Amino acid sequence: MASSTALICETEAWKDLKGHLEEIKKTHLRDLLSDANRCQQMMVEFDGLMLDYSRQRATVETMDKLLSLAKAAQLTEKIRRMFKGEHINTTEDRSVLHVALRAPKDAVIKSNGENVVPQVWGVLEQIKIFSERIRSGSWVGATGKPLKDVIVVGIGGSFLGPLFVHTALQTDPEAVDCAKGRQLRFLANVDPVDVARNINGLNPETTLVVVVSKTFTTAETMLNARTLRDWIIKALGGSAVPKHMVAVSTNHVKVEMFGIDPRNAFSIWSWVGGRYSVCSAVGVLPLSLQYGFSVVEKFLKGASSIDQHFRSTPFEKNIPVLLGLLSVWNVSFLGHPARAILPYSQALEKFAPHIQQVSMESNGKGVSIDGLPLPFETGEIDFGEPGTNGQHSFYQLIHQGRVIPCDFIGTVKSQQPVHLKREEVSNHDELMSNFFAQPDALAYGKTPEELQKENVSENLIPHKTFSGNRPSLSLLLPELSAYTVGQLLAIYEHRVAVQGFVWGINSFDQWGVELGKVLATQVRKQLHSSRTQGTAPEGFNFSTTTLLKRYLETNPKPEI
Ligand SMILES: O=P(O)(O)OC[C@H]1O[C@H](O)[C@H](O)[C@@H](O)[C@@H]1O
Repeated sequence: MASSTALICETEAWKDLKGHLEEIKKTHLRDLLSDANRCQQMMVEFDGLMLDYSRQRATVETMDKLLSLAKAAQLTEKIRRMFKGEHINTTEDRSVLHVALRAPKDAVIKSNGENVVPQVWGVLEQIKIFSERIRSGSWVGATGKPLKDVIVVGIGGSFLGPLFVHTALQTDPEAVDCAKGRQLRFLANVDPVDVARNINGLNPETTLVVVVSKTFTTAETMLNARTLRDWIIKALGGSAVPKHMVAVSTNHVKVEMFGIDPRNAFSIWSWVGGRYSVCSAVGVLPLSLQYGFSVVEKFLKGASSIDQHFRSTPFEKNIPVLLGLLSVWNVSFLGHPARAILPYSQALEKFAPHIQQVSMESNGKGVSIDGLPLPFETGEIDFGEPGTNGQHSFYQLIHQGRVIPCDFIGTVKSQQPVHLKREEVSNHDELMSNFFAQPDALAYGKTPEELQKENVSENLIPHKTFSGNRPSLSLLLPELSAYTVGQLLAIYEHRVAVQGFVWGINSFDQWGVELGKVLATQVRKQLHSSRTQGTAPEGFNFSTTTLLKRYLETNPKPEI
């Protein structure tokens, strides 16, 4: 329902920035970077992290105007309302309290008048006890063997975050030590290929299946869960299911109906959005099974540290706020629709896919929180790959084609230092040389005059010219550990929220994913009736009917 609340683009602060844009367009990063005073003001340190945003196409004046925009958007008030548990997800009438998932035990965070922190810690305790039983071998499977392998079945927010954190910890020396002899796999896609890959080489006797679904209704997850249940029953009999399957969900009734012992159901709550759920049992249970609860606790502490910083630091030094405002600047004023997330860390290879969901499912909206059509676009296209791999793939476009603001993420120390004596630099130094060089290559570019001085032939000068003036920011972490992974996660979660708060949208619903699900249900019904009754596809347009006919004609009825 529309209300009379003004859209952010109607405020003086927004209009002022539009005017200021003309000034910024006249500048080049080459010149902006020569002002050490400006650059110094664009560096922020907190709890071991260092953010350098001096390569953004912004001046100190731009930052002042963005802070005025934050004021016009009532950002302080919106952040306060989130932490207070108010129902800021208005279309679903819910609080948004992922910050409660990593709050200290004595914190008080209320949803609907009730302090949720004791519930959170109750489930954390349950996970601690359960994961220790599994890891120590005191909990055994149906044939008396310890369960050393875990398959997590889940999709979207019940998959991407835990996979990102698992991938980041897999090579962390402390975590590696704790994971000896154990395997953690993720089954997300309903594609039978993903099922086959997941069970390949695993023995049901030593496997625990964790079904993760907030709703316990997601079609892909439930089908994959049934498939793995059959896999267990076929090998070990029906009575093995409660010993080999547990669940994470809000819906304990459905969990029990599925055949999972309700005592082995780990709760999440309606106030945790799927894509913000990695700090709930969704991530904490699988990660504790693999690495032990004490490692995962450090991850939660890292996230909590950023929550405190986000909640209490003045905006001019507040990392998620600055990042969010700069993203609004890049998208809505400079007109850059994409953002590249480029970790110079192979262990962060699943970070961009996770942030893709956090950001694109949150901020890809067409109306304001009050239901008014937006005359500007929100959200951005997030993508990324670890450096240096990406350099040999899509960086060409970023250097000489489209302008795509880049996030460079690096670590001072490597998880796995490799240094062969005969090499001049270690692998990590080599990696980080690129982390330091790329932002300057993007910012400065290379002029025709410089090329002439290098005696480049005239015909190649246009091809070898780099316009430069391409924005990026650098985030330097001391190391990649459970703690800093938690920090990184929370920084991006809050950055996305800041963007949504400023744009005036609801970043916490996802109605856009529903229509496709409804249409798939119609197709599913049609496939079923065609298979069982031989009916021809009907009720679809010419295109879909033709494709369905081809599929049915050439894909024989599967053996059940
Ligand atoms: O956890 P589940 O209820 O199974 O939901 C899994 C996912 O599916 C939905 O379609 C949403 O787009 C995601 O936000 C959600 O994380």
